[in-house]
Amino acid sequence: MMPLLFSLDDAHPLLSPLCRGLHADAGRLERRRFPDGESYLRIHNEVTGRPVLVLADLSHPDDKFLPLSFLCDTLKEMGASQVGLVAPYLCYMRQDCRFHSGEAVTSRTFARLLSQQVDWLVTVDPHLHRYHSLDEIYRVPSTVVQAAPLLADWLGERQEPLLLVGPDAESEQWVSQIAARSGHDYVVGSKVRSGDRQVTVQLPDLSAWHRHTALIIDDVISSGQTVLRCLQALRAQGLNRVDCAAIHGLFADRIEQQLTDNGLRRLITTNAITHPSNTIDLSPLLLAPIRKHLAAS
Ligand SMILES: O=P(O)(O)OC[C@H]1O[C@@H](O)[C@H](O)[C@@H]1O
Repeated sequence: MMPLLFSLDDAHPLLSPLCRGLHADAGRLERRRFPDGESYLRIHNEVTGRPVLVLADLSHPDDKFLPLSFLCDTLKEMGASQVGLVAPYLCYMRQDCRFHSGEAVTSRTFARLLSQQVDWLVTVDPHLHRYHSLDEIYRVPSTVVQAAPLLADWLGERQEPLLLVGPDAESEQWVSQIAARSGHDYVVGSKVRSGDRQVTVQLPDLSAWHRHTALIIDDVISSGQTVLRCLQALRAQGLNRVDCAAIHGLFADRIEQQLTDNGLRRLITTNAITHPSNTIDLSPLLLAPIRKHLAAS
């Protein structure tokens, strides 16, 4: 039976390519808010016995999680044969530890809550730092898609000598993969974060690459401070041609103009989260794992 694909965001750039690639019908969803702010949601499709996919942008998740839960729960109540979640950006992965007593380890709690709503999960480069696999916290089958090959192929089209720069030790997993596939050199800096927006980045001596264009690579741009400090550190060493590629662009603080003012030439993101910088389409990577889960459930 053809799958149905729902999204809480009709404008998500992955919606059409996934529908086309999976031969899925787009689900018809009616949504509004009651005057008191509660959600009204109505599904206008017959879902009994049908496999259903939900595409969810989980950036800024606190307002989105409840409607998503209502949708998934209703689909199951109405008899969908399976409800799979495609969340290109998986939120609540960065608080992966109780750094101070009493802190909520929100990655674990969120994983428990989401695991109750869906039968499987496909996501792209979740922030696996202290966790090695989503299976440590998620209780449903999941597939992690890596965007590195797409980023590396995109880099392969560029002629100029590039130095790939990971701002911190966590970024090495992405930058090293992209460097190996694209053949460019890479370095990794060291970052100290003393607050949500207080970040310092130190880079090794880059004099061997002073003629190169630097490309900062990171998994997620949230406040943008990591990229900003890395950009400033590069320019302080005389590397004046600096671009940045990130998998997930949250841009929580709308820092784009500040990055440009500090000399960033080009900003590139995948279409996991809608943003004018979206350059790399993730849909070719998502189709195979989605088909695999659809067939297995
Ligand atoms: O500095 P902002 O943009 O706030 O946060 C993003 C950074 O924080 C890390 O967890 C990410 O891997 C990335 O390096």
